[in-house]
Amino acid sequence: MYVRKVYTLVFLREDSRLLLGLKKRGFGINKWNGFGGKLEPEETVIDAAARELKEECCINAKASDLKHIGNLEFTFEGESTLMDVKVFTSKIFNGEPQETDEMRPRWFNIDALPFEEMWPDDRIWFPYMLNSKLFFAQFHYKGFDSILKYNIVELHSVQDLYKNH
Ligand SMILES: Nc1[nH]c(=O)nc2c1ncn2[C@H]1C[C@H](O)[C@@H](COP(=O)(O)OP(=O)(O)OP(=O)(O)O)O1
Repeated sequence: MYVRKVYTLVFLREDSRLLLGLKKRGFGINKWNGFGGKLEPEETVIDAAARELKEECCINAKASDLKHIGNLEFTFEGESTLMDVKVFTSKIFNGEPQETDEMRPRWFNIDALPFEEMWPDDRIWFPYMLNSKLFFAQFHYKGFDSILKYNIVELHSVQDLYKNH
């Protein structure tokens, strides 16, 4: 049995650009990723997503403007934790991204994303996100660099995002 821990992950889109942040500390340090983290006690997933976005790059987005587009599950060989990552996107937000203690934000053209400096799984599930497909994916890692096995499926309705477990 795994111990499930929920995380949020938010990507902002503006025309053909995607906002990523270079993680400056903690889990995934030195990788480009969306903005997110753990839930606070009593917090809903969507409120946590909006809060983490604000904390990590100073952008305000209404929780209701964040679209839940996918679920990612990560397990690690020899470990009992399952990271349950809820992925959101939004085209509606306020403010200019600012660097914080945790993240250095930068806009990337979606044709020139820095996959070499991202989580290896991102190459697999980003095409779903970039093509506006809902998805569920599971990745089993050895360490943090090597994917031993994975599974990804397209979902056909938002309700399916809540049926996986
Ligand atoms: N394999 C992976 N691929 C990916 O694209 N995003 C991942 C990932 N594994 C984790 N993430 C995301 C989920 C979440 O947004 C973030 C990790 O959360 P946190 O920043 O909260 O972690 P930390 O341990 O640094 O937390 P704090 O110590 O509370 O700052 O990385």
